[in-house]
Formats: sequence, structure tokens, C-alpha cells
Amino acid sequence: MLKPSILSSLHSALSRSSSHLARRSYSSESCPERKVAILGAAGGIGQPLSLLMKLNPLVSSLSLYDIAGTPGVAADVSHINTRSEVAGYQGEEELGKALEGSDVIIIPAGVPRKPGMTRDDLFNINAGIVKTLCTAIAKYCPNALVNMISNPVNSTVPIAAEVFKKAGTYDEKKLFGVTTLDVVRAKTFYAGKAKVPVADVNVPVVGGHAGVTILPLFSQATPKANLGDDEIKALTKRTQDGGTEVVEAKAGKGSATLSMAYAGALFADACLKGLNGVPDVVECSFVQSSVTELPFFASKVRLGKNGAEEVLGLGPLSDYEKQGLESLLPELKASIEKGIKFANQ
Ligand SMILES: NC(=O)C1=CN([C@@H]2O[C@H](COP(=O)(O)OP(=O)(O)OC[C@H]3O[C@@H](n4cnc5c(N)ncnc54)[C@H](O)[C@@H]3O)[C@@H](O)[C@H]2O)C=CC1
Ligand SMILES: O=C([O-])CC(=O)C(=O)O
Repeated sequence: MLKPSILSSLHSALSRSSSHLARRSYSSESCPERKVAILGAAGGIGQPLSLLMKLNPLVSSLSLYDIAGTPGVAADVSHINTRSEVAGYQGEEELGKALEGSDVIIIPAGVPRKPGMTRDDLFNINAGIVKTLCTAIAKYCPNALVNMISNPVNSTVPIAAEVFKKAGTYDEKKLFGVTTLDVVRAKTFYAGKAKVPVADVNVPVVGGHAGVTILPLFSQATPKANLGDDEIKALTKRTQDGGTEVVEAKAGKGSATLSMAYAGALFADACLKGLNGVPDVVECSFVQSSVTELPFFASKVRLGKNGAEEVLGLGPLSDYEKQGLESLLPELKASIEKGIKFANQ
């Protein structure tokens, strides 16, 4: 059983925003009603993510959708004595109800990798799932912020954008590929190597979300540490291969679910804070971008009342990072184009 102290620190990690608002005299205006929908809520990521979003005091309504299994997850999570009302929806005929009125939609629906697979090997199944879900989003909640977790993120985000464009609902400020797990990993691995407290660490991660397209910028990591070139290379490689490390350790039983649920909950919390007008909310995300010549790219994004208010530039890069940036562009370009082509077939 979790000790009360562990539970309370978990709770407070997710509720920093509300305590922050509370200090500034919490009015109903600063903590509005917010509906969050999770699509794929009964899955490996979906279940712990549902739990973490139930702990988030910024959520007033939690909508759990999957093709199967959601009544059980919803009944279970709904007994937790926190703010949000929970409803479970199962099967495509209930998708509209699950989505209606949502402020933030989180999508961890789709198949995960097995050892030996790349994220792109998931394209054939997940592209169709994402297309169907985004078609429904365009119809039932076109103004919601969409947090795309389903892989390959480098292609599923462009697919979503094309679906929304066709429906006439596309707003580039509202579509996010969730790359937070890359940041979470980079922070953890850097703290271990640099021997600094992990809670103080910041590391931007840019590019995309697959192999070499994941580019952690350790030259900008804080607190500063005197790491050698070989150490930076090893940290970069470990961050790029973080997903594969988990896939191999799980040996056929899927990919990262618990760390991903944590990362997804952090990013959704940042989106909610932005919507609620909390200033200076900045997270890395894979978004429509003019930072490079590619139409989508992950970098730091300022979140606000309309979603991505500002896509921030890369800042100064080391020579090693400049090289990494050059070499990731062709793969990322191909993945983006594959998604666009699929959506327009
Ligand atoms: N962006 C990131 O950093 C990460 C992304 N992922 C990706 O997240 C996805 C989900 O991973 P897991 O939760 O481990 O897989 P899982 O197989 O455990 O769960 C997926 C869930 O999606 C549901 N689903 C399938 N088709 C659906 C549809 N049409 N509508 C709604 N739900 C549907 C399934 O019923 C299942 O409950 C995978 O594509 C995986 O690669 C995983 C880890 C990190
Ligand atoms: O590696 C995978 O397939 C899942 C994923 O995206 C990650 O853990 O970063």
C-alpha cells in the first residue's frame, strides 16, 4: 500500500497549479469547469492516466472512452474522492457523448510496440484509429486541445492536422504531439549522470518522437554540470532509445505505460493551466512549427488560453546538437509526409 506521505506528494505534484492559484485567492473564475476525455482509457497507458487525471483538481469532468473495458475502469476510478465526475463510454456509438464539451482530449489509443519493431511499424494500425478518432473530434468538440500520444507521433500528428483541415476545424494552436516522456527521461538520466537533484533539472528535447528524431539539448540543461563529450553522447543515445529500453525489458508485453501515464498527465496539466490563464507555462511538444523547414517539429511551446500561444526557437546548440539536428530532418520529414499522404488517400 502507498504510504500517505507518498500519496500526498503524488497528489501535490499534480496539484501544484491549484495550490498556486489558491495562493492567489482561488475564485471560481480561476478554476473553471474543465472536461478531459481520454480515448483508449482502458489500455496500458489509459488506466494509470485515468487515475492521474482523476487526482488532478483542475479537472471537473473525466470522460473515459475505449472500444472495450471502460465501464470497469470508470467505476473503479470514480470511487476516488477527488473533484471530477467520471463517466465511462464504450464503443463507437458512444464516442460522440464521450467527446462533447471536452476542453482537452488525450489520445493513447492504439497498439504498442513489441521487441524488434520501430514506432513506424505501428503506422498501419494506428493511423486508421487516429483518423477515426480525429474525425469524431472535428464533429463533436472541434475547439478542444488534442494531446496525441498514439505512435508513431511523427505521423499521427500530421494525420490529425489533415483530418481537421478537411473538416474545416484545424487550429494549429490546439494540436500537440506528446513528447513529454522524452523530457522526463532526459531529466532523469541527466540528474543521475550529473549527480544533481532530479527535481531541479530542466532539459529541452526537440525534433520528433522516434529514435534519432529525439534530440535532447543537454548543452542547455540546468543545473549546469561539467559532463564530457562521451557522457553527453551516451545520455543522448539513452534518451533516444528510452522507449526501446522499456519495450525490451517488457519482452513482448508492450511499451512504456506507467512513465507515459505520468508524462501524459504532466502535459495535460500544463494544457489545463494554460487554458486557465496561469502565466509562463512552457513545455516541449511536437506542433506545427516554423522553427525548421519542416511543417511539424517539437520544441518549447508557451501554453495559454488558446493552446499553443507561442512556439519558441531552439536557442544556442552545441556542434554535436547541430549535427544531430541535420541528421534527424530527413527521417522526420518522411514520417510527416507519410502521415499527410495517408490522411488524404
Ligand atoms: N507518445 C509517447 O511518448 C508514447 C506513446 N505510446 C503509444 O501509445 C499507444 C498506446 O499504448 P498502450 O496503452 O501501451 O497500448 P494498449 O494496447 O495497452 O492500449 C491501447 C488501448 O487503445 C484501445 N483502442 C484501440 N482502438 C481504439 C479505438 N479505435 N478507439 C479507442 N480506443 C482504442 C485499446 O482497446 C486499448 O485499450 C501506442 O501506440 C504506443 O506506441 C506509448 C508510450 C509512449
Ligand atoms: O517506445 C515505444 O514504442 C513507446 C514510446 O513511444 C516511448 O516509450 O517513448
